[in-house]
Amino acid sequence: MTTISRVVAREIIDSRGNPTVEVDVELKDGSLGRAAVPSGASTGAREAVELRDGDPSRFHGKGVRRAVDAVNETIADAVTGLDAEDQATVDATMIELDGTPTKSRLGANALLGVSLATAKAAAVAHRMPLYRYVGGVDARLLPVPMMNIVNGGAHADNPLDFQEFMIAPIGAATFAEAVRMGSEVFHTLRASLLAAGHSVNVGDEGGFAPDLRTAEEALDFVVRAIERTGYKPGTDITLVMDPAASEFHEEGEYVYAGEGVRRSSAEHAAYLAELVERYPVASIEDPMGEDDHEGWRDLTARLGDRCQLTGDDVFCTNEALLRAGIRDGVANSVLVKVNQIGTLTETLATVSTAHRAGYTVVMSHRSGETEDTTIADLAVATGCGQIKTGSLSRADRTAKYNQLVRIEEELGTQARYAGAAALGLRG
Ligand SMILES: C=C(OP(=O)(O)O)C(=O)O
Ligand SMILES: [Mg+2]
Repeated sequence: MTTISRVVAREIIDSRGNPTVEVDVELKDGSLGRAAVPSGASTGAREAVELRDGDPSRFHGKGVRRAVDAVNETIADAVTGLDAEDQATVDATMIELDGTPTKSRLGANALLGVSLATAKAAAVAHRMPLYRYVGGVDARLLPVPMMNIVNGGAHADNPLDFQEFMIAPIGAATFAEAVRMGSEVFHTLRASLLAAGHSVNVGDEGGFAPDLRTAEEALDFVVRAIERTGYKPGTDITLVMDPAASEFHEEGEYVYAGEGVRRSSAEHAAYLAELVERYPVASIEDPMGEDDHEGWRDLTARLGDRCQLTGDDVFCTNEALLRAGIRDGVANSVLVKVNQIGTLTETLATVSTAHRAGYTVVMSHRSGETEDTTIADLAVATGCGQIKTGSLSRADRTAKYNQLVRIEEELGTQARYAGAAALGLRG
């Protein structure tokens, strides 16, 4: 019944207007699974390869016809006839067919589309929501949303060196309440920025991209917006940052171009520690560059008991890289982006490895997204308790929040909101 009978890929458009892959997987019983593939801008060097048609140095705006062809002409034949319920075999078949360590022949974008669409088709065949099919009977934990309300770095054209300033409503009673709290703060922040003469244009992930120069200026605006909305910073709503430090880690130094200063690895770490002292920052993602292992280890030893330190570029959702990090005392949390690794099976393996080691897990979007909401379901399926999926102002981001609102409603009295404990904080 759950035998794969048809696989079709097409080129669609993502939230930045760039081409991306969408895949339909159809089963013998007529069940249809459809998945669209996201795309990053501040990508980790060790991510699985996103296949683009043209010159890779100019890849945004380039087509994904080669990846679409890889699905339609190569992968489709290999997975047709397999059982969609046997996700591990479907994914292993594609990995073997590709035959490279980074999925560079067929493209991680090709593999991921098929992998996720397969799981979605199997869920439809079982008349189950995706979170239940993947997560089983215990899939009922709604994640704390990390909402990106100020954009900088590679996601905006303003001088802010850090890429993301987020709010996480840890004190909400439900996910729906968390979304409402976040949107209230978002609107207060908009009014405060306007009143201060700033632009309220938004960046790639829908957060405001004002002409601010330092992290302190951004954090001050966010803290004041939380207070003015009537919430307590640190208790009701905590702060989260993604400096995306690999982007400005150059030849051993952290080059803050917007602020106009350079910091050594130790100075950069001391600066982050100072921000954690001065502001209610409960989590920092990519505080250090992906190649600054010593810096990562030192910062984890220094701040790891007080602050969630989440590895994005440094782990690339790759189980082997994560294992090495766990061994070396790098980070205490991992960001999970399905397209960094390219299959659902490998994504779930990374989540399990993290959980077994006591690392927290944050399910994440990419800066280039579509209306696909798979990661919302995966956040519940894995019980990871945290999701970062942008601001409250773009349909590609709100689609995920709205899907989680629906899941919470569907779960009814079974639903639990992850709250402060998800970030390793006491509630
Ligand atoms: C979501 C992020 O951005 P991108 O998708 O550009 O890597 C990130 O760095 O966490
Ligand atoms: Mg990141």
